[in-house]
Amino acid sequence: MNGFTVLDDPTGTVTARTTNPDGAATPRYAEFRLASPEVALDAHGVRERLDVPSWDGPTVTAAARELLGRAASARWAGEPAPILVGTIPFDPSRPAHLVVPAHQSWRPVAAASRRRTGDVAGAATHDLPGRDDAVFRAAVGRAVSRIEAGEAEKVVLARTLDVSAPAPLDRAALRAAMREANPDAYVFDVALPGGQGHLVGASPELLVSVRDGVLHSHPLAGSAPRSADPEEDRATAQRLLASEKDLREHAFVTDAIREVLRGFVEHDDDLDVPTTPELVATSHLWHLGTPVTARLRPGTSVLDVVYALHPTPAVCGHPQDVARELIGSLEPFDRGFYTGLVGWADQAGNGEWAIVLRCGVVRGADVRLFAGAGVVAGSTPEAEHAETAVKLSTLLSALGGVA
Ligand SMILES: C=C(O[C@@H]1C=C(C(=O)O)C=C[C@H]1O)C(=O)O
Repeated sequence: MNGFTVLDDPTGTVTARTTNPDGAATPRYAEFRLASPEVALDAHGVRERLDVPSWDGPTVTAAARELLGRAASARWAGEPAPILVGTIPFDPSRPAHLVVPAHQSWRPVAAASRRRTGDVAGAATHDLPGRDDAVFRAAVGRAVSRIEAGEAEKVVLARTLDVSAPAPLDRAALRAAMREANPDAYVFDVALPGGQGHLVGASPELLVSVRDGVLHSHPLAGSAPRSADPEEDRATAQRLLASEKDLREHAFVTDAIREVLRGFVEHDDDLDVPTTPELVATSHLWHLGTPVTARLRPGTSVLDVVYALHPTPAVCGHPQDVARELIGSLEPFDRGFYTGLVGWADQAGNGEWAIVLRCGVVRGADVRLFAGAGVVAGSTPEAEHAETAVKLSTLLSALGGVA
């Protein structure tokens, strides 16, 4: 972290710089970049904006279909089929920021950067970031008590870190640094409505992609820090794969996804949710991940599935209503778009939506970073604090390279 200042105790007093309840009604421009491991989408300008009286799945999906249909019939010969791009907040009942952009372009992600994630960037980061977050530790402690009292089984709690660079950040360099460290990530850089800055990050988690009726999802839950020592790194990974606590934490997510997706397939064998997770590596962490596939019932759009699944227990908890209430009362900030979604959808029902993780909101030289961790019976404030520190390091390392 060359020259970065960690700003003092941002908890408690600072709220929601990432969400402006009426901001979504007035975007004057759009700037949207999302690069999956294979393809990069750049979009800008606003041709149409999605606005609905109520942000529920059926209303949003119907409005999107109508909007894309209108945009498609108004397009000039030779123009690409219109798409909808944007971000959906953690709380899906709040306004999403979804537009049909004036311009869009796709390009393949360079093969050179398509190597699999292998490099470990986590080694030097275990003592980072500097700030000890006592509010977060206390929140984890309270969540564990509520779980032990039988009120909930899992709740994902998050914290923020505010840092300031000596000069405004070069976001193009930041995107390149994030891509370099995490070739398997969904790298995003999206202008937020109301001039609230840019949501920037490198997410390892695919909520859902749909192509020609075939759905993929890659939920992650259960984490351990990587190590620069290859032997220790492998041992950590094997411990994670055998950890009863992490497997339990993971199963809440796959159970919820299986339950929701059952409603979108014709036959049970159109849905495949493996019963044991695999190891997934990022630059800084090992995760437990499950590759889910489904053949959707004809006529299902990616947005139907997005609004039915989100937020999964990977970022919220179980049961969902109790977890949401606990998050609301224990987190001293507004998540806004963090743990929300970033993605695109087209008229044919295709699209791809990643979960907004390992990210921050950049405003000039200032960045508010976010990271969270799943709390279940057996969690400790110390371990969850350490896990969120490593998660924060994903973006901090990239920032350190460009500031
Ligand atoms: C909440 C975050 O990550 C989520 C929580 C995880 C966990 O608790 O093990 C793992 C991956 C993500 O689903 C985050 O990165 O901020």
